[in-house]
Amino acid sequence: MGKYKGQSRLVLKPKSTQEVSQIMKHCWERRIGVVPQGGNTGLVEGGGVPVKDEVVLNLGSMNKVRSFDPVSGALVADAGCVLEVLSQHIAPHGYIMPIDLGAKGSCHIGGNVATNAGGLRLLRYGSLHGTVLGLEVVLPDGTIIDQLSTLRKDNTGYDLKQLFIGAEGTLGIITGVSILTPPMPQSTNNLVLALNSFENVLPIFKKTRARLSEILSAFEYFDRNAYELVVKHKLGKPLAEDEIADAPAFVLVETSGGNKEHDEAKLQEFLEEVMSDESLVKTGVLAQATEQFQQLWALRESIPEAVSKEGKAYKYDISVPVSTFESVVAKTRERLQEKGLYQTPGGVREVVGYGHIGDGNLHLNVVAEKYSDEIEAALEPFVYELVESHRGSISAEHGIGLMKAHALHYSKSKESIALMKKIKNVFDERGIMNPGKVLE
Ligand SMILES: O=C(O)CC[C@@H](O)C(=O)O
Ligand SMILES: [Zn+2]
Repeated sequence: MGKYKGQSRLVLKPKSTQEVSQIMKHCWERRIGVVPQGGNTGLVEGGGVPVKDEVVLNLGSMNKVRSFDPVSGALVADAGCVLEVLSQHIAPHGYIMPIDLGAKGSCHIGGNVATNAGGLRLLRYGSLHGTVLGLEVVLPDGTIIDQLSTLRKDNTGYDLKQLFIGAEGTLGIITGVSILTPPMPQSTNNLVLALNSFENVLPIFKKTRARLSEILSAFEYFDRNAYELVVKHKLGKPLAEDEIADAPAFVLVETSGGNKEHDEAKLQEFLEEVMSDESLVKTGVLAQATEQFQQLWALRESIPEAVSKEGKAYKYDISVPVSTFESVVAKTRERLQEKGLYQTPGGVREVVGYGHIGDGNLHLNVVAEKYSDEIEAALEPFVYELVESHRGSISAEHGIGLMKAHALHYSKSKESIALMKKIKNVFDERGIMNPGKVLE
């Protein structure tokens, strides 16, 4: 996003957990701040940026698969393994990673876990809080906590690993991950529906769940503006213009099942059913081959790239009731209009909404020519208050980082934040782990 410029004189690339431990011990004794980094693809604003000349600890050289059990699907890997490399490693055994996201080609599994990244498969396989079986972690004082269990069941008191999932490197450094991988589906299909109105998203979602429940693997949403940006920046092949006409909203449905013929027939039947109701759907495209499957996904997956090509983005990654998705986008646009900042010189170019509707996660992106205090003041705390009014979350899947630490209270109570600070203190009373992130 180009919002934060880090400063650090030293980047260390340890090759083993022992080396991480020695580095941490050294830094602990001298009270030197440390910022852990994975693949540097994080969307946690400023989460991996050293701001006070901290040492950068990059896990990229710890990239070995430690073990894989082809019966249980339990994978144990160094934190610096690239997500896609892990997928390739387990594919010949008939397994896939339970997490998938646009940055798969460079993000690290350790970073995924540290940020509790959500992504495109969460609807089907659940969050990392469920799929991570164990972790190996180095605490700020250099102590190694080996909890690299591959057990499905383990009720032996506090589940410590959960604290590190999504802690954004503020409690320690994840050096190893044990994760449960699901069997690879035999057949994967997708379709995109162009809807007549946003109000139709919910009935379609309901219908999708009812008709395709056992094979549904993703239900994604994007609005017209997001679609237009992808087409404008030539990142996706446009749908037939005459048919989609002025469709204001789109959904992408993906299925992953065990029987190709059965799944295709189910999807075809579903498409015919929703298309027969003209008040619901303008048009639908069912992917006929792998190339088209990828083209349809590109319409959704390329949105963040299209947004960054369009200008500087204010990104809000929020959880709100699905029924309010469109009104949140519309109210944000109205707010900018009122302030004379919408589509005016130097102002905001577009407000777009997209996201993982199946998980209740909306990505609200406000794209401007450049970052300005005026735009920021119009958006904050406005957006956060809007989220709070729906009892939503100001960070659904990206995290808090540096940028949203001050806004934590919109989603967490005073008492919860106080408890979080106590926990931080138990692990890191010297405050050397990723200082300033998550908690102010
Ligand atoms: O850049 C964003 O706001 C969202 C990125 C990512 O979480 C996505 O769902 O595409
Ligand atoms: Zn997302």
